[in-house]
Amino acid sequence: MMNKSIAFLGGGQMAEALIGGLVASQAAHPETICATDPMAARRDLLKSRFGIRVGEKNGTAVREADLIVLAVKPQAMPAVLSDVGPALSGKLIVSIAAGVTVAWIRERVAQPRAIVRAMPNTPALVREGVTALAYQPDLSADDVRAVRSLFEAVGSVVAVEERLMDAVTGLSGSGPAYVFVAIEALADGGVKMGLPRATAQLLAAQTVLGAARMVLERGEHPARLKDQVASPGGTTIAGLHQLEVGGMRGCVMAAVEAATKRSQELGR
Ligand SMILES: NC(=O)C1=CN([C@@H]2O[C@H](COP(=O)(O)OP(=O)(O)OC[C@H]3O[C@@H](n4cnc5c(N)ncnc54)[C@H](OP(=O)(O)O)[C@@H]3O)[C@@H](O)[C@H]2O)C=CC1
Ligand SMILES: O=C(O)[C@@H]1CCC=N1
Repeated sequence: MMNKSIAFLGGGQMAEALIGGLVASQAAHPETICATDPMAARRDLLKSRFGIRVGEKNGTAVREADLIVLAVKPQAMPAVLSDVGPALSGKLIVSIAAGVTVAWIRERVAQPRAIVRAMPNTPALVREGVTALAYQPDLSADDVRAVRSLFEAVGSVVAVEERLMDAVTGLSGSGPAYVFVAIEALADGGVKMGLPRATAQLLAAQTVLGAARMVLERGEHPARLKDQVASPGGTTIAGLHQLEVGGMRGCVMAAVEAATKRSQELGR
């Protein structure tokens, strides 16, 4: 159980995924979590779904919490920090905003205890997220523990240098959306070939989940696992040929590159 109270400034999609995963994991008691949002509908949803405390005023939420998660869009960060910058003095700050650097935040906050940049992803909601953390070497052991336990409660955690955070954003931050498109496309293919939609969607999603678990649990190169599926002269190699004709690998690599560049732009 986490021993810090947490305030999420911004109660949108990513805050909801993190809060949902945290509450489901029982790593934090709902009463130790607070979220702010300008929209009453968002506040009501978060309160009724997860039993957390909600509010409209960032300043009040910051004063009552030890660990502050900046979970607004990058474009809203200047307004939020000019509002609560002084109140953040002495607090442990975690920013999940794409592109926004620690140096940029530090310029706008009076004497924070520490600023950690994090890039989680929405599968945190089902505790299958992955979060990259960039923190300074002088972060205290207690604060490292607090930040890691927040994100470990909702999935895996990797530490990276801050200069790599935009690439992380382009891959795993945005990545669930690419995979959702892939699942939808697999299901569409099944429907085109006559499968009922629900059956096609189950087959598609479980296939992605199973393949991902094989990569993670067996630690084998994906190319080797792919070769094991493709029988000589069989069905799979016929399908793989079509993916190569369509430029799937180049397309996926270009998606990660485009999203990384967009993250870099958001930080300027
Ligand atoms: N979605 C994702 O998969 C991921 C998102 N992120 C990052 O998380 C952050 C939030 O993204 P996401 O959840 O998708 O965005 P959302 O727009 O869903 O959530 C942001 C929320 O913050 C609210 N908000 C705006 N201004 C303020 C304010 N001054 N004080 C408090 N709340 C405010 C918004 O309200 P309103 O809409 O009324 O303006 C909105 O509900 C971004 O910085 C993004 O880069 C990181 C990893 C993954
Ligand atoms: O699309 C975005 O900008 C955010 C950051 C990573 C995922 N969603």
